[in-house]
Amino acid sequence: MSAELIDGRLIANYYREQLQETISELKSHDVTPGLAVILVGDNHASHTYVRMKRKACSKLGIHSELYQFEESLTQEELVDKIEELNGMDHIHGILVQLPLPQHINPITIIETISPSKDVDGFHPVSIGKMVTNQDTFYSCTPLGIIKMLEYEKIDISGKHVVILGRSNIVGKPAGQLFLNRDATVTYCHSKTVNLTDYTKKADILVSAVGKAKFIGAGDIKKGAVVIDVGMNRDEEGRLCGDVDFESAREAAGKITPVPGGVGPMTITMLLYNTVKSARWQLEDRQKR
Ligand SMILES: Nc1nc2c(c(=O)[nH]1)N[C@@H](CN(C=O)c1ccc(C(=O)N[C@@H](CCC(=O)O)C(=O)O)cc1)CN2
Ligand SMILES: [Mg+2]
Repeated sequence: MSAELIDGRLIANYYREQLQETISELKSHDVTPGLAVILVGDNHASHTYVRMKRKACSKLGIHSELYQFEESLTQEELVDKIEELNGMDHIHGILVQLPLPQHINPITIIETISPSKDVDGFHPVSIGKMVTNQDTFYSCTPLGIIKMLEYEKIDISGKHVVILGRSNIVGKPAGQLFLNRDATVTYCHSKTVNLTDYTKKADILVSAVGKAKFIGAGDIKKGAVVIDVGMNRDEEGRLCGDVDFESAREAAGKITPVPGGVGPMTITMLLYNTVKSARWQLEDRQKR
């Protein structure tokens, strides 16, 4: 058996084309969705991701502004900048690229962003709304995974979803979005004993542990859907996921590759949230 590929680039393009229509509609009301991107320090990968995000914005006609700072930026200076952006009507989304330098507390920074501009879906208000199943901004990677499965017409209700990893930006919100869609969710992490006992019971396995080629055919139930969120480097320095693709595809029914799987969906959902924010702002104005 060889798993069917879930092509993240193709699916991302499908959703980007849909967004194009909403953007045109917004522009007919003189609203151009606007995203402020904040980048602190010189993390090489962060620079790459920010470049990718801004390029994707520009292709769809979303306005983006880059605020780039030296590593030495103080937390107070960053808070001041975010407060200024909170007050700008043409900015619908504020994104602070993570990770931040050690001397800046990411929780303080995230809590400074207005919940109405929290297009990363990291603010406690957004998280609280997600947990209570209200419409809000959902974190981009988890939402991207759900949208991928919807595109592939993979049922979630009643399925056993096993999440590997409990980060605030991927593992925890991903489990919650699956639970909101009536999945039975198991979280596994670095302290889980007998991990394979759990992974082998997954109908849908989501790996976000950050360990190159950690999951192989022996960890996967025959025919399972395998979603690889990992962004790692192998021995030769090549980009690879948490899943040993060549091995896993012998057991899985459907599988996402790295690169070209979840990554492009993450960026698309950032665009989606920015457009959603602009639409909400317009609807608010029309109500007044
Ligand atoms: N503020 C945020 N910070 C971070 C987030 C986030 O969602 N918001 N997620 C990650 C990084 N990330 C986006 O920021 C991200 C990582 C990777 C990709 C991607 O498309 N990867 C490509 C391969 C890219 C390459 O060649 O290097 C792929 O998978 O095909 C998109 C977004 C941490 N920080
Ligand atoms: Mg820090």
